[in-house]
Amino acid sequence: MKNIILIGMPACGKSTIGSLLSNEINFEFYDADKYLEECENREISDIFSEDGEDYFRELETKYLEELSKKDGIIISTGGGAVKKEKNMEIVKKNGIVIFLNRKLENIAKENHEARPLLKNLNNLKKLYDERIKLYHKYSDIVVENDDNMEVIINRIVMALKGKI
Ligand SMILES: Nc1ncnc2c1ncn2[C@@H]1O[C@H](COP(=O)(O)OP(=O)(O)OP(=O)(O)O)[C@@H](O)[C@H]1O
Ligand SMILES: O=C(O)C1=C[C@@H](O)[C@@H](O)[C@H](O)C1
Ligand SMILES: [Mg+2]
Repeated sequence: MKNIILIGMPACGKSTIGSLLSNEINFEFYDADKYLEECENREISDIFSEDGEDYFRELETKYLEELSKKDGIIISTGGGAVKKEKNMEIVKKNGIVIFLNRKLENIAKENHEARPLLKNLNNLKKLYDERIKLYHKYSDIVVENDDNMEVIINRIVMALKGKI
């Protein structure tokens, strides 16, 4: 069984959709950000402020590698996982990558208190411009997240038919 990897901007819906998809197709769900926080027993925002982004990125790669040893799971990645080619090589070895594309105006409406890189909302557009090419480059499937959750899960299930 292959893994299903969700990539996309912060607040594009990876964790929410990953969890709902897990109920639908009976694949175990791992949120890579939560997994990292549990393994390190620290919050990502503390890791960023105390040790910096580079150190966080090292941990992110370490735990993506660990999770990718499993199979038949859904992984929602951190929004910046596409920044390192190595992360994508790791997850793509036994995974199908789905880019959840959500409009910036909808992303901007969410509460971003727990997202260190979005403390300043001006950063959102900048992050999007930096990353949009990467999300497309590494995705096997693009799913527009522009409807209610039931519709989105159905879109994903249809897109995955015959691929896992
Ligand atoms: N199609 C949608 N309709 C309504 N709300 C949505 C939709 N997609 C996402 N959301 C909401 O957006 C918020 C952010 O979603 P979520 O936390 O799943 O994003 P994420 O991609 O995991 O973010 P992060 O990269 O920060 O972990 C949640 O409150 C979620 O319910
Ligand atoms: O967009 C990003 O670079 C990040 C997104 C979050 O999911 C976390 O992985 C972390 O806050 C970094
Ligand atoms: Mg999330």
